[in-house]
Order: sequence, then C-alpha cells, then structure tokens
Amino acid sequence: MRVIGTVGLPGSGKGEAATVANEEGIPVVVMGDVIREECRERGLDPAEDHGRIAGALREEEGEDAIAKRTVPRIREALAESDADAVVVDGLRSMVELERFREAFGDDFTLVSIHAPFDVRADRLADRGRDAADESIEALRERDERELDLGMGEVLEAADVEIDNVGSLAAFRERIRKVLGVSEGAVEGDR
Ligand SMILES: Nc1ncnc2c1ncn2[C@@H]1O[C@H](COP(=O)(O)OP(=O)(O)OP(=O)(O)O)[C@@H](O)[C@H]1O
Repeated sequence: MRVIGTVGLPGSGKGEAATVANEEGIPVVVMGDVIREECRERGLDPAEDHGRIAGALREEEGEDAIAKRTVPRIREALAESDADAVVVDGLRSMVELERFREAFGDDFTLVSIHAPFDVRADRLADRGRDAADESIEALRERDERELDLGMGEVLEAADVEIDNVGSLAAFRERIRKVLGVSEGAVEGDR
C-alpha cells in the first residue's frame, strides 16, 4: 500500500498529476473536498466561503484539522479501490505532513512539484479556468498565501522532487514512474 501526497505552488502541475493517477485507476483524495463538504454542512457556498471555512476548521480543531479529516477518506479510497495506491492532493503545512506520516508511516511518500513563477503564470493563463488564472497579481497573492501557510517547508521536506519545466508528456511520464505504473518504472525510483 502506498499513499502519495503531492505538494506544489499554484499551476505547478498537481491537477495534472491527479489526472494521470485517475487514468491509471489510482484514486485521488482532494483535501479541499473536506472543506467543500464542511461548507455544504454549514449551508454555505463552497465557491465563496472555501477560504473562510478552511481557516475556521483550523481554528476550531487545530492546524491539522483538514489532514485529520482526510485520513479516513484515504483509508476508504484504498478499501474501495483495486489499486494498491492513493494520491492525496493538497498538502499545505508541516503539521499536515506530520499527521500523514503518523497515520501511514513509511507507506507515505511526499512528492513536490516545482516550476518557476513565469512558467506557472503562462500555463495558468492557457488553462484559463477562472479570472485568477489570467492574472499575474492573483498568482503572486496565491503563492504568498500558500507560503504563509507553510508550504515552503513542506516543499523542502519532499521524498521525491519533480521539476515540471519540460513537456507535458515528459511530466506525465515522470508521474507514472512515481506512481509505479510506468512501463519503464525503475525499482527504487522514489
Ligand atoms: N509540463 C507541462 N507543459 C505544459 N502544460 C502543463 C505542464 N504541466 C502542467 N501543465 C498545464 O498547466 C496548467 C496548470 O497545471 P495544473 O492544473 O496541474 O496545476 P495545479 O498545481 O493543479 O494548480 P492549482 O493549484 O492552481 O489548481 C494545466 O492546464 C496543466 O495542464
């Protein structure tokens, strides 16, 4: 059994890594879904209240609130799936990393995804999912918010580092290797 956490600044390629996992039949647990569910339970709109509820959960239940609520979701995903692995998208702070290391021990692998600011800005502009994707200023603010939450330290604590500066095909192949589903997967490449 393997639990593979991904961490990366906005536009680095986490969503793309999750897509590769899904294509390979590996379930993906998105930490943000915990917050979206909590919004719905409180009768709030996830699109509007996501940030506020994430903060409220941490205040009410501790800095590791979201990780704690994610752990059972990971176990469920593993139990329901034929795959022997699960990807967890959305780590942001060291306390969250500690919670996962505590829950899964050596079965937990942290993968950090890196790309320079300008590369991420260009890719997000191409993605164009929402207005924030088009704005350099919005990306700067998102970066700052993530780093304020402690993401810098988490990026440095990774077991595997991926530089996503080449082609999409090369990145996707690198992800398949980390997931252990690449035809050319090398034992110990983690
Ligand atoms: N190597 C690459 N070459 C070209 N495009 C890429 C590459 N890697 C990722 N992309 C594209 O860049 C965009 C941003 O990547 P992705 O959505 O995976 O980022 P993310 O880390 O999930 O960001 P966010 O946290 O904002 O959701 C996507 O449209 C993705 O397809």
